[in-house]
Amino acid sequence: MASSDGVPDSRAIPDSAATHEFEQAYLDGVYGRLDELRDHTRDRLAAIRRAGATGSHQNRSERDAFATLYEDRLAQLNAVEERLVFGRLDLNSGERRYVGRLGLSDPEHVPMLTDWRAPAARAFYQATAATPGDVVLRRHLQTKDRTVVGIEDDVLDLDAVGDTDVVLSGEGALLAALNAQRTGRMGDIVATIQAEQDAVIRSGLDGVLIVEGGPGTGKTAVALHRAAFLLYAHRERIERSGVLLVGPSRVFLRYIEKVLPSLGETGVVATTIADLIPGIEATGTEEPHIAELKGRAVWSRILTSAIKARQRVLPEQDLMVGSVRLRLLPDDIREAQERARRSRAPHNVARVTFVRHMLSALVRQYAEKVPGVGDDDRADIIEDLRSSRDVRVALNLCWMPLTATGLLEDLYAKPHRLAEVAGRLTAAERSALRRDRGTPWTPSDVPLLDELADRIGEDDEAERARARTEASHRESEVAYAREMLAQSGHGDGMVDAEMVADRFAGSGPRLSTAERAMADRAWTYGHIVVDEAQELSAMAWRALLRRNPTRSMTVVGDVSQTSSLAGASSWEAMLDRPLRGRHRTATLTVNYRTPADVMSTARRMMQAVDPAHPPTPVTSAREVPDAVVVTSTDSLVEGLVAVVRQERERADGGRLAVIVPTGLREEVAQAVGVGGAVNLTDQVVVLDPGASKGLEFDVVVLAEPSQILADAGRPGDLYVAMTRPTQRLHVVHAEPLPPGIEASST
Ligand SMILES: Nc1ncnc2c1ncn2[C@@H]1O[C@H](COP(=O)(O)OP(=O)(O)OP(=O)(O)O)[C@@H](O)[C@H]1O
Repeated sequence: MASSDGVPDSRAIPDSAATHEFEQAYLDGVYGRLDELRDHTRDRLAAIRRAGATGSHQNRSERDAFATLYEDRLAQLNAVEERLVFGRLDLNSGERRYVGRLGLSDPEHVPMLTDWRAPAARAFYQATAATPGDVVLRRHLQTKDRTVVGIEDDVLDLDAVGDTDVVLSGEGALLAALNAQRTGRMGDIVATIQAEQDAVIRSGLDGVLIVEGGPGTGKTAVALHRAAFLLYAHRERIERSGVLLVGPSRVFLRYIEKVLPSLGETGVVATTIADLIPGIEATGTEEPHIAELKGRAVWSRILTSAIKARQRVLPEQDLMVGSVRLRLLPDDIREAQERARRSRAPHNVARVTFVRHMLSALVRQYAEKVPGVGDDDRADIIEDLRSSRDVRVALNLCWMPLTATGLLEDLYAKPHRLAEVAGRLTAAERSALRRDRGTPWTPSDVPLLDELADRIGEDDEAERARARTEASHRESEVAYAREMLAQSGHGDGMVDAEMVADRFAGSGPRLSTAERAMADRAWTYGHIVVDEAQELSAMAWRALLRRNPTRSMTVVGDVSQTSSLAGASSWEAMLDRPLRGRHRTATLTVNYRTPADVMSTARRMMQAVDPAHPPTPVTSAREVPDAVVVTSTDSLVEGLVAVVRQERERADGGRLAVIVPTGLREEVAQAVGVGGAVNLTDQVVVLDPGASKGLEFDVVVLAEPSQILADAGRPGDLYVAMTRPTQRLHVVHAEPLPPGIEASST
């Protein structure tokens, strides 16, 4: 029978020395094989390096290609050192399968270890006592530095297990992982993925999958493992286009940066919305209500109108071309604009069509006016037209060449320009947007700039021609690489022709897919993973959807945690329109992070503050005694300093976050003696609520919750801050507490 949280019931039997010995011997064998493969890879690398920079250019680039590949392979083999093997499955058929961080076979190709992502490993995560499939025993192996330190079994079919020296226990590996002290860096969960999480991780590549779940239900962990799984299971489909991971802040991206490499994947591009456009630094800040304003979907129309406003029909007028007087005719302009628009190309690209048609019309006039001009003179006349100042000015005024940054700066700086195109905003809203040219961009400007860049486009004919040549060149490189792999015996599955071709270079090392994608604003990805997706504005969604025409996305979040005013209050409201209802939803229900008392206090607060929007339901996996402490103080900062000192001692090296109302961050950081920059591996960090999103700590000291509530337009910030600890939440307050928190005071 499965328990309510989906963890299968199991029966512990005493550990035995023989079992340990057996598993240790197996582990030694697998590590032995890992060492062999590393040696083998190192030898090949050394041989290539010994060959040095001699030989033809082609020989050298081949060697470079292989050297990089062996370096990558070595890095991958080194990354799996810790907890290489973590599971074993015994099947009805008598087959025994070990599950680990990568697949390994012995020199005779007999499988030794099954990659956790392979279909054959699925039962390790999915089998339950109620639906065991053909599994009779699932064994969790806990290891440290190549030594077995714990064994626990889930016996899924008690009748089928003989009277052996099996060690049985319950959720030990999971609880050990959850109770362990935090390090300031997220770790992988391959060894203890739970069934409902596994179903999400292995869900198909196509379509948009929304994964919702309350705090600590493993949404981030699942999203990252899913990225690794998809790259493994659909490598041929998504490797060339890459995977984009979008997170809420740079601090958060640093918090999770080790997870994918530890799963053997280094090619995922991670970014925030603010960093989406290469070359744009969105360092500015602004009031939340202005960010909300800029996030509205209506900007799509406003920006279209702003571009269209730069496509004008001038009144009839004279144009001097040398000594020849021509007439600029509104009908000609209208027709040329019509043709340019019909091309459906972005503004700057369509401008080429507009100019061509205008020049043709002017050439016709010229020929009519100047006797004796024939077809042969056309090129010369065009040259004259192009060098006429009158013509240049008129054509620019009719179809202005634009840049995204120039146009948006102009809209913000010139109220009449904005008023012309943004009738959908009120006068008060428009004046709130007013700011001078040269003011730093803010994160909410980035989706607007992106939309503009997309609609304005570049006159990139030359660039596209270059790309076409490169693509055909690359095809021949791939074909050559394939042949070379076949002949050299390097085709052992570690590398493929595309990878080798990536490393071939006419000049210097080629960029990886991730590097190329990162540098290219218009790159489209094979899959996009969005974490804390509830924070994204309608305009930010548009920027992401443009990058993913195939609509293959994993969207994880919790609408109860929304803090941005531009974010989602429901997935339907946010995504039904852009996705036209085409998405599927999965729900995670167990909170692995937050102790039960902390979770219920946070939920009470949410229910009391915003009864109309009850928080997403969750069940906590753990009870921790004295998990909520409330300290009242007369002086907030002094009170905080004393509590931090006390909690620091108690935490015994664990990680502690002091989460404070935004306006107090600097003062508190100084008072508790931590620096300005946030370094998550420090024992103590001071954060504002927004920055704590997605993170977790052993202990959270939460300052003045009523202020946090008052600062934000939504209770999501306070809810997020309260649900960050794995061990204890210590609330310190001078003002009255928000409803729901008081009740839990000790
Ligand atoms: N199956 C699991 N095994 C071990 N640890 C797990 C498992 N699932 C989740 N965790 C741990 O629980 C914690 C919370 O996970 P995670 O941060 O992914 O949750 P979340 O749903 O994204 O949280 P939030 O929405 O509150 O930011 C992490 O430390 C994660 O490693």
